Amino acid sequence: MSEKPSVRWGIVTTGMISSWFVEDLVLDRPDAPVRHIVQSVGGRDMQKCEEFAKKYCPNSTPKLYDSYEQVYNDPNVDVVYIGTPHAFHKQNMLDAIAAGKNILCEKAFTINAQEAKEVFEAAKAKNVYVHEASPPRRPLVHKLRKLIHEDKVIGEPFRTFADFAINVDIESLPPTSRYKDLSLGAGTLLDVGIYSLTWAILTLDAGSPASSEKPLALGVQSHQDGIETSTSILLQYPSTGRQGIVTSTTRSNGHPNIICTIWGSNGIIEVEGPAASFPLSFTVYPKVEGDANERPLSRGEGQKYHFPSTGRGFVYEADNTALDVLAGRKESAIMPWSETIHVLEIMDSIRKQGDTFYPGHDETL
Ligand SMILES: NC(=O)C1=CN([C@@H]2O[C@H](COP(=O)(O)OP(=O)(O)OC[C@H]3O[C@@H](n4cnc5c(N)ncnc54)[C@H](OP(=O)(O)O)[C@@H]3O)[C@@H](O)[C@H]2O)C=CC1
Ligand SMILES: O=C1OC[C@@H](O)[C@H](O)[C@H]1O
Repeated sequence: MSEKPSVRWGIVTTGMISSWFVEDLVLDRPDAPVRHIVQSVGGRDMQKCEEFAKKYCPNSTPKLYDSYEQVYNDPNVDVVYIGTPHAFHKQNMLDAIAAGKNILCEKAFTINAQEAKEVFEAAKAKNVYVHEASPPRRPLVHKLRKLIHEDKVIGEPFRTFADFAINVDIESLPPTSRYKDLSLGAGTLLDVGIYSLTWAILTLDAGSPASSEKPLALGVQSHQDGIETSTSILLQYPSTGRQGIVTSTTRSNGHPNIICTIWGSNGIIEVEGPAASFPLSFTVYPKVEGDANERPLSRGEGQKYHFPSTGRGFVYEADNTALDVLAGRKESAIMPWSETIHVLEIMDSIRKQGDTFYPGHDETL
């Protein structure tokens, strides 16, 4: 039996998302297309790195560094995974690119589209791979999009509601929390609204991500102590008239199981899961005919499609990145550079309307 190709990861930060990502990376998956090796872990504090390695990759012995730069410069690292707060992504990526490293960077890729363009220009000049981790873009999404856009199982889709609402007690958090500190990129749109927006794009725009259409985007945002804590967006696609209602908040948890609902001329689809970042199934319901004034309307029998997650689902972006890098590709087909810019441009426009600015980043917005 031939040995699987392997990819060696350098993990930047010992924070929460890095721990989730690494736990998935080291899962024992006989069917995985590649062997993922946690080659090194870098953080600001060596003790945290030691604890991280012991807890999340107990069966391997990554090299531990008390700076991110040492990960970028480790000659045995093939891909750097970046899990810092949003405001640092641009500089972290520029540093990794300067060292010639391929990158998988957490969402939101950068604070604004201009920063993303600078990163992609640098990546192009150094001929390295860069991919924004966009967790919902997993096998469930590929099937959902086929059913909506190719098989037309709900007829002509005409609107999507998508919400990501989490309860964060911002007042009780320390001022250094990434949910509270503007200089770290705090705000719901970049953190969780990006998922709601992604669900709307995926379900309304058949051309996405290869040739996404720019929607009209109207937005309002509300703030608490200078931090944006609720965003509501209306989207309209000029070529089809399709509409999206896209919301996010840190003021309360949202629906316990419904991530988004897509209405079509011939039916409805509900995407289900505990969070917009964690879809697990969807159900296709036929259109219920009947008198508009007749209540209650019955739902009709739905057909459910299950997509049990492997780990927390980060294996998909890890595998895709590894396969892309091994094949010498510089962009991901699932999340091409143009799509990262497209999503950020919509968010830039909403933040301008909603008066959310990040000093040190948004001066040219
Ligand atoms: N894909 C997904 O499902 C999720 C993605 N995310 C994304 O991951 C990124 C990080 O989020 P999360 O892991 O929750 O954040 P955490 O606060 O848990 O971790 C961020 C890490 O960044 C490092 N860091 C460097 N400078 C600072 C600083 N000034 N203040 C705080 N931390 C700093 C720290 O690591 P160290 O001390 O080791 O240097 C810290 O642990 C964000 O982009 C977020 O949007 C978050 C949750 C889920
Ligand atoms: O990406 C995310 O998903 C889960 C949320 O709790 C978190 O704030 C966000 O960064």
